[in-house]
Amino acid sequence: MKNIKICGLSTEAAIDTAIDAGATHIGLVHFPKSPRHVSLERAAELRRYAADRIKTVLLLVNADAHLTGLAITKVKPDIIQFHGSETPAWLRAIRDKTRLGVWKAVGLRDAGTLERSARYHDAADLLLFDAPAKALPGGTGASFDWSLLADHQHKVDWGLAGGLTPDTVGEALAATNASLVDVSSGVESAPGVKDMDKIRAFCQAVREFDRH
Ligand SMILES: O=C(O)c1ccccc1NCC(=O)[C@H](O)[C@H](O)COP(=O)(O)O
Repeated sequence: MKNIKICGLSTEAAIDTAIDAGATHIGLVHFPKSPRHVSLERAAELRRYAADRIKTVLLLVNADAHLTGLAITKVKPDIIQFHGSETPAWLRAIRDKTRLGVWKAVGLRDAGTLERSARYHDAADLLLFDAPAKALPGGTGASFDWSLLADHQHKVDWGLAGGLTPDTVGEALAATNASLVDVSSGVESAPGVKDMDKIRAFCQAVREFDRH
């Protein structure tokens, strides 16, 4: 079964919907420039609310050591997703210190970017291939050329993000065979406002793919 991460949640209702629909991960974004930003206090509340019903992924972008430590201590996520230009050494240090799952987002521009992502192989538990950064590093609703991933020999777990919607996720899975799909703006009615019907439709489309 494919894993499904619904990212950028900010309400208890959206968490319940994601869980009921069969998502495996929720993402909480702590990045003030994002329309999906939640404070660390709110992220901690949401994480407690989700508890062990689903895996909670906390997203940070180029946070310094103080903020990263504070975020981990307050929110206590299952996984931390780095979505900026964090180095492999930084990821290794976090993993060694915290024993949390560590994910690294990689904006996939071309085959060269994919080759260079190999530097994270012994530093991240999962690479999340996303569209290249625009005004924001993630959550842009933009997709990229999935054929880049099609025949790649992956050496680490990986997931697919970037402009996925309930209508396109089946095609994306068929093209890439990703083991995890991640969505944010494709299940929203406006930036930062999750649409419960779209969350259900996205999860249903993935489960339909699983069945065939
Ligand atoms: O979602 C955001 O606003 C965001 C802001 C800054 C860094 C990362 C962010 N999101 C990361 C995610 O994992 C998104 O789900 C991923 O980029 C896909 O987004 P979308 O194309 O909107 O589905």
